Amino acid sequence: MPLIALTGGIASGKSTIASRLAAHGAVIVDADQIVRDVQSPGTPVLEAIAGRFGEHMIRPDGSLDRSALGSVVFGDDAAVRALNDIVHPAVKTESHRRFSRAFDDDPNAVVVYDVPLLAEARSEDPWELIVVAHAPAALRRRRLVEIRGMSASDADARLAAQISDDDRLRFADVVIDTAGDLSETHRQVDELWASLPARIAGTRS
Ligand SMILES: CC(C)(COP(=O)(O)OP(=O)(O)OC[C@H]1O[C@@H](n2cnc3c(N)ncnc32)[C@H](O)[C@@H]1O)[C@@H](O)C(=O)NCCC(=O)NCCS
Ligand SMILES: Nc1ncnc2c1ncn2[C@@H]1O[C@H](COP(=O)(O)OP(=O)(O)OP(=O)(O)O)[C@@H](O)[C@H]1O
Repeated sequence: MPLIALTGGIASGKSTIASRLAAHGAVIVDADQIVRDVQSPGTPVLEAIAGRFGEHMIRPDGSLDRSALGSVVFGDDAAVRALNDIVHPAVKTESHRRFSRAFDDDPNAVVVYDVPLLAEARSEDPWELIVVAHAPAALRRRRLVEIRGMSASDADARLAAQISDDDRLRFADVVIDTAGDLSETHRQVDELWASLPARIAGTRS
């Protein structure tokens, strides 16, 4: 029952890697989805966000205005910390619930937690393997602007809110280099999958 963390900076290719691992049979637990779930209309987390950042963070339909909150917090360290204090405990609890459910369903499951902020928030969890998706920040910035249509200043603010590539890489047991083309990323993921039984045995011996 290996529990593997998959992390990387924004637009580093985490989702691409997660999809490939899922095709091999891994169960993916997606931290961004959990964030959205714990922030859904009517939740205590959403109420706390409105309490701290203002009622205008909630749209008329009761959902979180993500771009409004993003423009307030990204670029303001104290605001990011305040948001983290509200959101991260709920995300941690819910992620553990989803890991347990996956292992209850299949004790031999390979569970992969796709978690952008591993180094910032979850480095202490008992991961058997930490996989880091890595492409230089300048390339990721280009992907945000050219593929996702983000403005350069929004891309810069999101990149700046995350720890540096060097600091993130320090946590890595395995690095997937995502600066090449997609087939090159897939090849590395396939190799990782094939090597998992030996790697997991290694961490347990
Ligand atoms: C502020 C919010 C509403 C902005 O949403 P938006 O859709 O505009 O951006 P998105 O979630 O795609 O994040 C953009 C990039 O910023 C990074 N990021 C998001 N939150 C944080 C944070 N608290 N600290 C540092 N980086 C962050 C993400 O990893 C991503 O790479 C949202 O990011 C949020 O609720 N963040 C707090 C929860 C969190 O920590 N999420 C990260 C995943 S665990
Ligand atoms: N070699 C590569 N490996 C992975 N992604 C690549 C590669 N080359 C180009 N890309 C593109 O870069 C983008 C990476 O996006 P992806 O959603 O996989 O990253 P992410 O780390 O999950 O992003 P986010 O942090 O925003 O959730 C995609 O548009 C993908 O097609």
